[in-house]
Amino acid sequence: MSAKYAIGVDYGTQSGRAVLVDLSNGHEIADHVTPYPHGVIDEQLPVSGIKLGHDWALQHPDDYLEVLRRSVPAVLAASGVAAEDVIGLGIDFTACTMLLVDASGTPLCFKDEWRDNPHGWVKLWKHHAAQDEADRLNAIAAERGEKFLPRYGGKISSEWMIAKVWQILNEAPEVYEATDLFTEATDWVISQLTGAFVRNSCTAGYKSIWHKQEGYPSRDFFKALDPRLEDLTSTKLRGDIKPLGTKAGELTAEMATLTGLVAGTAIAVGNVDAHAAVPAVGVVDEGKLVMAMGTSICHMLLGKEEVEVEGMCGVVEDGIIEGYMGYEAGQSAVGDIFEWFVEEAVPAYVKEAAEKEGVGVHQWLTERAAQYKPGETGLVALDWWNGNRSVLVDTNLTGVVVGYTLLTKPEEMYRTLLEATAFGTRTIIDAFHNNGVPVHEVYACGGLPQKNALLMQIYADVTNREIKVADSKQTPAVGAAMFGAVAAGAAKGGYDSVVDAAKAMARVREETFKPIPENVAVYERLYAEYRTLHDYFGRGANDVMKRLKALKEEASK
Ligand SMILES: Nc1ncnc2c1ncn2[C@@H]1O[C@H](COP(=O)(O)OP(=O)(O)O)[C@@H](O)[C@H]1O
Ligand SMILES: O=C(CO)[C@H](O)[C@H](O)COP(=O)(O)O
Repeated sequence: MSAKYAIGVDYGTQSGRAVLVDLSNGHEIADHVTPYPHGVIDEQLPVSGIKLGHDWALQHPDDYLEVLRRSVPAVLAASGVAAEDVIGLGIDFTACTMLLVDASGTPLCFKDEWRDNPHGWVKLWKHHAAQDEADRLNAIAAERGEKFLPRYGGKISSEWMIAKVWQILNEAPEVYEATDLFTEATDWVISQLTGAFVRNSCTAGYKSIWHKQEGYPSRDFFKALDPRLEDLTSTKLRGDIKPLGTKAGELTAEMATLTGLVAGTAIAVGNVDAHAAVPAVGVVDEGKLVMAMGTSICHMLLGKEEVEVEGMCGVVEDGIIEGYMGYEAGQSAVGDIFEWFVEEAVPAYVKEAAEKEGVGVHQWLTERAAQYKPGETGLVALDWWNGNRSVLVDTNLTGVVVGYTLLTKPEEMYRTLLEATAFGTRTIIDAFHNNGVPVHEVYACGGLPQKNALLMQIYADVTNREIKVADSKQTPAVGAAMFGAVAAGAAKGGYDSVVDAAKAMARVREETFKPIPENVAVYERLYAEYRTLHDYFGRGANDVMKRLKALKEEASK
């Protein structure tokens, strides 16, 4: 049999990337990035210019097809691999990134009738405007003693499907009515590739409160939320739910023409970005925490038992790897905070100096921030620029920096933000480790470990743990390709399970980031300060962040 390949497509927050992978060893033969033409839509709708409210974040479904149109042919061409030898394709996506379709599978925002209604568009994972609905959902679920709540760390997030659906029903009942299916974007893209709609068990489990044995919450629960939602799961959330590692279908002739692949190529069921990354770093058993580090961080961990951990995003049976409980927690902004700083808060002299030196602003700041010792900035920050996903699960929390003086430099502020995100990760690792889901090893993948070595050293020092880094430019995409290979199966040159695929294809770098004892000691003290601020602002002692947010909303009416 000639060498066989698979393609993985990773749909991130700002761009989609395809990678063509050799199935014998996991080598990335070619990769290509397509920035989303419409990016993240968080201020106004395209064309009409209709203004969006606070905490809105939308996307354009055609951007996802653009990734297939551009990046898939590009990796085929760059690799020189024959389309016949690409035996499978898998995708991974941000989630819950929610798309509404009519009975023909057409996104509502593609239609003239709904184009000017913000609720007709894709709600990106970081759309946080359904917080009122999430709060009500959590209160009702707690009151009714719903069994599912502890599986989601005690709170369902406003980032997820049910809160987003309910927001649409409340604010645009006509859009709710016109929707035939609420889908995860990952499932919609798969339906475009195969011509048939199936849901995947991963997003259903983590983002739509679906359980392998129990299914969705009861009709009574949905009725208690809102009588109009009573039938939601059998109507607008209907659809077969297939486990990760199964085949969704085969590439249609039309999509074969568009992508350059062969009609009939095996297509895996959709997956989530962070979840796909886990086997791609070779993690297929317990005790190994994987951080998918980019715009946000997702922390992924496998366990044998179902344990309750405060503020985790969820525990789902087979949610990452078959046979294990998959645990997820996360930070809603990490790279996004650094980007905010670079875009919105850096003085002109820094931008000019970076340009003069021919380096990016991130690099300029990092080189200077690296010259400081832990503690030397005199600053500490809370990493809540986009709310707190774990362990507080509160999107209404905001950022804090303590310790500014007239002498504070931009690179000190940048370093403080890097450290703040490391403290957020430490809080999550400790929550798992101290509550029955032990963490023995830490792995990192995603864009950030490749972009910023100082950041990785700070994470090793703050967590006092050695960090292994994926030897891959596009780890989630490699994971998606593994699932594509499993969809094709061993008989066609792929694999029969993702564990087999990981054994042959996963790679981590030899060099690791090791904690430096003197840094660890200082960070222990700084982390204590972080925890004091964390609990003071985050656990109700002082709700100033929420009062400010309410004032801001009032003032901008
Ligand atoms: N040198 C750098 N140091 C730290 N963060 C960086 C650097 N360069 C870019 N970033 C951040 O990386 C993030 C993008 O991460 P990436 O993993 O590529 O994308 P995604 O989250 O879409 O998968 C952006 O938020 C950006 O601010
Ligand atoms: O919640 C998620 C996964 O469960 C999102 O997909 C994630 O936080 C966004 O990912 P990225 O930072 O890679 O764009």
